Amino acid sequence: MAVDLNAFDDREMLAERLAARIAEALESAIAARGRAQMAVSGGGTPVRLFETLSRLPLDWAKVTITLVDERMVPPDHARSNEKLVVDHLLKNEALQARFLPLWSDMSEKVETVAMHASEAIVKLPQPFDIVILGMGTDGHTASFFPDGSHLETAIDPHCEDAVVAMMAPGAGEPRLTLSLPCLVAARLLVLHIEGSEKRRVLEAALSGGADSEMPVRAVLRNAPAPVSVYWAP
Ligand SMILES: O=C1O[C@H](COP(=O)(O)O)[C@@H](O)[C@H](O)[C@H]1O
Repeated sequence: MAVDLNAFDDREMLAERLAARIAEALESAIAARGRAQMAVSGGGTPVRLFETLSRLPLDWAKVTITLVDERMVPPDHARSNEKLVVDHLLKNEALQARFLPLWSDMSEKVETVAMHASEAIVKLPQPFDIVILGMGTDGHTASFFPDGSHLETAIDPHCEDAVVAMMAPGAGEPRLTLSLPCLVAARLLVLHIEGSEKRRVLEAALSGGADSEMPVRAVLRNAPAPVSVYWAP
């Protein structure tokens, strides 16, 4: 397990540099294939990055954005990752981007919603041009949670479903998560983390151990190239 560590003095600088790298990757994808696909994380960390990225001039109408994971809550709920993207990324220059949600109100059963989301995700050109992951202090990434109900399936490198349902003690609501093969196939795979505690968690993950204990290891182990880590204190 190796990573390509990009460390910054502060979070503002990180947001500027990572947004510029993402913009460059989106532009290359559009130039090469006419469009670009990006999957982003939720939680609190991406807010500054999204705000910065939303102001960059790009051909956003050719960009499709989806989520690496979602909580089973409607899009107006404070914990919705979709709401985070709508409030902080799909505005300014990026207003024209297309957004593909994972959550839908077609069922209250998370497994049924996951199956529906999977069908939509596989219709996108694969692999994703860009995947931006976050990480929790329990070593989860996307919604690969320790003790997750379908963790083994979601982190199986041969998982055939693009989206998997997940319930876990530390997750709050039931979750929807992109599966490992979808994430690690990305042309640009970034792990965006902030703060000294998350840096220690990353070091612990890199020092070896079971994927089930710190599921971020499944990504670090199975990515075909060292994952680009963006970190600031
Ligand atoms: O629940 C989640 O947590 C992780 C980390 O979130 P943060 O608030 O510590 O930045 C996030 O990457 C994931 O997308 C989200 O659903």
